[in-house]
Amino acid sequence: MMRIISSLSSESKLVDLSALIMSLSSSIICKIGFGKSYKADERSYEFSTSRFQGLLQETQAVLTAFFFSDYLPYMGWIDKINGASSKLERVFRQLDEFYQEIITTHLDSHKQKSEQQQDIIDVLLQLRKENKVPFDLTLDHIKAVLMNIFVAGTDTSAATVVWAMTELMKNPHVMKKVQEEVRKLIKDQECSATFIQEEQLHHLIYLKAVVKETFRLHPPSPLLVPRQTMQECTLGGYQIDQGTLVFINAWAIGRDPESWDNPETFLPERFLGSPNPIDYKGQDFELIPFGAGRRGCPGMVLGVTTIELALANLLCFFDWELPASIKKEDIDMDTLPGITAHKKKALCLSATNFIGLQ
Ligand code: HEM
Repeated sequence: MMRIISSLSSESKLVDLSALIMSLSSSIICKIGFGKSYKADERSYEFSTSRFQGLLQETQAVLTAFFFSDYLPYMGWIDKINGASSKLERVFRQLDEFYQEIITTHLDSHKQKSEQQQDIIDVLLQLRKENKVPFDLTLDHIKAVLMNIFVAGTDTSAATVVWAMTELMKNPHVMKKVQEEVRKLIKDQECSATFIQEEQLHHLIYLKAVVKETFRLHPPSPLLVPRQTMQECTLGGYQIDQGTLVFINAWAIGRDPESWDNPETFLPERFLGSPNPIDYKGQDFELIPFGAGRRGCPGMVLGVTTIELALANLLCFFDWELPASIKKEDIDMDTLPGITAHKKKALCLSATNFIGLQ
């Protein structure tokens, strides 16, 4: 990714950060999930994940589509007539074939892999073989785990990096401060032109505050994942029946003036200074981009590390500018409808090499 940006920068071409970051994120998930590394094509700067990305888009579309049977079960027959059910079944079949192919390839491969080389499918197949779980772990279970990881893990991180860069372009004083921090890290460690590594991220206190503030204003899953009540309860004076579908509005919680001063302002400093600043780990209910409790996000550490690493390196190695025709006040902040809140218009910026890449 960094080299592609560098070569676009030397040709004075705009960088489509939305596309580039999405490709990076799906490449990371593919590598972790089924051990495939996709190299970016330097010309088109697209990763060859097209089948995976196409399937993912279709899956997201059916997941967020309206089904009568979900809300008005007695009208579920309409889903059959308007084609919604058959589309759902087609996407399900395609995904099933996709996962089956990858699992079969893993089963057929007799290559010995070290622990470091193992991907998630290797680990799950090993658990299945050694009967290490207290139930019968079937291939369908493994496919369901893969499904969760791919749908939940791919574009949440990408959307956050794009929103963070968008807010930084709108708030140049924050951009300046965070760039000073990451560049000081490289300077202090006398390792210019090598990328910032995971082990160095704990030094980047202000960058971490920028990421938190981005989660507050732009939680990638604004309504988390729907829950169903297991028993009747009363909440805020309302009686809620057992089996009611509940949506939690993390987006509104992050902008609640009762919890946040100047809630609409992008102000990473709000997370600095106090001995116990609010965190997103599921203990402070004012900030819950990863949900909370038993069904909270298990990919939080991977997601945050991906975001921080991508941002730290983008900000360290390049200076960023808006295209000449756009002022910072005019940056489009609209969100695409869908399960993940992506920026509607792609973020296209011009990059200048600040430090040459080796
Ligand atoms: C910025 C990155 C991410 C955000 C903001 C995010 C957010 C969320 C949220 C809000 C939920 C629902 C939690 C709830 O309702 O309480 C969730 C669930 C989940 N996430 Fe993430 N996620 C991210 C990255 C990832 C990654 C990288 C993975 C895996 C590779 C992942 C895997 C999952 C899975 C498997 C679930 C379902 C858990 C369950 O149902 O028990 N997520 N995520």
